[in-house]
Amino acid sequence: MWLRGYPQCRDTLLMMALTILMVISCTLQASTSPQPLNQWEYRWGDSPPNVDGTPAWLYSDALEWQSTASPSNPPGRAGHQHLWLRTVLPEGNWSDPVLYITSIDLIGQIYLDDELIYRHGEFDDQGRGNFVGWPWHMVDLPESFSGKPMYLRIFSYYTDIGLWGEVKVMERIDVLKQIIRDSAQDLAISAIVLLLAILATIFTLFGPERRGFGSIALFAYASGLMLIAEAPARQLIASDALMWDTLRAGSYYMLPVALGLLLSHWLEGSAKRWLSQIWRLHLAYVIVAIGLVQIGTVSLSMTFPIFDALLAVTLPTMLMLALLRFPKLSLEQRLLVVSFTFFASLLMTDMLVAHGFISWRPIPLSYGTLAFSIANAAIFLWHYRRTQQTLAMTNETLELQVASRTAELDRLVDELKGLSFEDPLTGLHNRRHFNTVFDHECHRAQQDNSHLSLLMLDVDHFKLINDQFGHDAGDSVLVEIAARLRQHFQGVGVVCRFGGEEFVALLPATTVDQAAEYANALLNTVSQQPLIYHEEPLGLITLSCGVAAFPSHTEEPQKLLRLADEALYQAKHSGRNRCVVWAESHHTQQFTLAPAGVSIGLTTRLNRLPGSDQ
Ligand SMILES: Nc1nc2c(ncn2[C@@H]2O[C@H](COP(=O)(O)OP(=O)(O)OP(=O)(O)O)[C@@H](O)[C@H]2O)c(=O)[nH]1
Repeated sequence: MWLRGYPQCRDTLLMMALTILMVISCTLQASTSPQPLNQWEYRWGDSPPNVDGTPAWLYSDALEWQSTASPSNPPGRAGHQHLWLRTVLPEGNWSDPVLYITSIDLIGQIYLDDELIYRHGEFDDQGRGNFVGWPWHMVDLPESFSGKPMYLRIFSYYTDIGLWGEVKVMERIDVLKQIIRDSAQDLAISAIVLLLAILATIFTLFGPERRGFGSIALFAYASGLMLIAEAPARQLIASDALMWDTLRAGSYYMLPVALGLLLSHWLEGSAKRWLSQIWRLHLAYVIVAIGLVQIGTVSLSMTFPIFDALLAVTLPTMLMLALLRFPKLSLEQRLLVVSFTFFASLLMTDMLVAHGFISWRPIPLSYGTLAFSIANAAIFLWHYRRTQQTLAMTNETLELQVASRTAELDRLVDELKGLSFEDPLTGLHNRRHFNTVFDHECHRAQQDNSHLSLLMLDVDHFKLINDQFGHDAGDSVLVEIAARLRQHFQGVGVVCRFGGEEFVALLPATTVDQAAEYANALLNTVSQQPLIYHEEPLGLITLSCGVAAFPSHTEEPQKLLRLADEALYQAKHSGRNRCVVWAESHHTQQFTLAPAGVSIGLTTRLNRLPGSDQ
């Protein structure tokens, strides 16, 4: 039951976390108690100048002045780009009083009595001027300002006109404190977010999930720079408000690009396609808007309402696309959507405040960017860790597979090696192996000056066995003879099948007499044990053997093969079934006694033998 309810429980927890985040951020952002100027009169249009150049409306008690509680966007604008505001400054015991204004839309002049005490932007002869940014304002107030009327002349082609945010008389030191307090949070958060951006950049450059980390980096850079560019303390760093607002616009406009990229990375199907279109649209807007501002075609201020109108459509669309897929998402994707919902709702509220749909209040956008950046970084690190673990496991499996394949290959190589040195019929070593061993033993005998004997054995009249009993019977004889040879010379020397019905036995540390003894014993055994093939006796099988030894017969052990062969020839020639030890006389006899064909055949065979000097 508990498990069945688990997904709902998880969703509830996520929603609770979202709510707590919002409550905490709103509490932390609570503004200081203001001393606002909230009794205003306004009048649309611009004042004509007096003869002395001062605006005529400074002294006007005309009925056109109407009351309002807020100096922002008074009713009845009807296309007006000029507005006059007036109020009476409050009484109080001030030590260093200033007038603090959050923002002026767009340019303005402030008069106290008939004296111009502050200007923001430049008015031309028609009372118009260019946008110069949205800084906060701290207007020095002269002594004995209390109770005096204050006038504001405003020009704005922007959607808003008048004073925006807070307008209050306060001590200069309190303004500075408020600036620092309001900025500290944004600057601290932007520092964290920019740090995340740097980390995400490193992952983008060097790790997998490049696109995901790249999108986080983009979002974090954009939101971090935006927070710095809109922190009130920016004016303490550099006074060029227009420069700050350009940076703010650029980074603000990049937010939906990064958001779209991030969400499209996680979401699938049509949602992904829509999100891709949205971020591309916003990217195009950033390029066009900032480009036109830079070449002076468009006022930066006018790019904000167009962007906000666009965002008012795309942001809820993105939110809707993400929320519609919510039930199908994995836990990490849900976390992303929840943090996005939190951030998007703050962003939308901020837009509503900026355009006067909701009365002015500070919106903790920085907490939204922080929550979203951290959630994303956590998700990607989590994902990254899992990918690394999977990779490590895959590597381990691959390594195991490679090791097992290598072992298998080694085994096959050994098998092949064995096969290439082994005679498949008898299982004895073959001639290739004999050549190696023979070279080695010759070298050793010469070096140690030790004995080395070579026996060359041949089955007598083997052709007859083949002819009489068949090839298979002949094979079985070879197998049987090989077994007896192996057994007979076990521990004494190496036995190899030299070819056909011929065998060799190489006996290290064996004198010629010992070798002859071994040979005779073998020949006796073989000749006394008749062989049977498929219960049929094969008759008497005998061997002939030639023996040669180092150093008894030659000082060059490599010649042993030739000498043993000559002795074997003698054994065959003198009646077979015997062992002949080489003697000098055999060499001459061989060529005297042998018929030409045999001699030529022997010579031809010996040409292939190691140690042959022919
Ligand atoms: N069954 C069988 N026969 C083989 C094999 N290798 C060689 N032979 C036969 O061995 C016979 C050798 O014949 P020869 O060289 O005339 O020698 P031989 O009949 O033993 O006569 P001598 O050596 O003079 O006693 C040939 O008929 C070959 O075909 C083998 O692996 N199996």
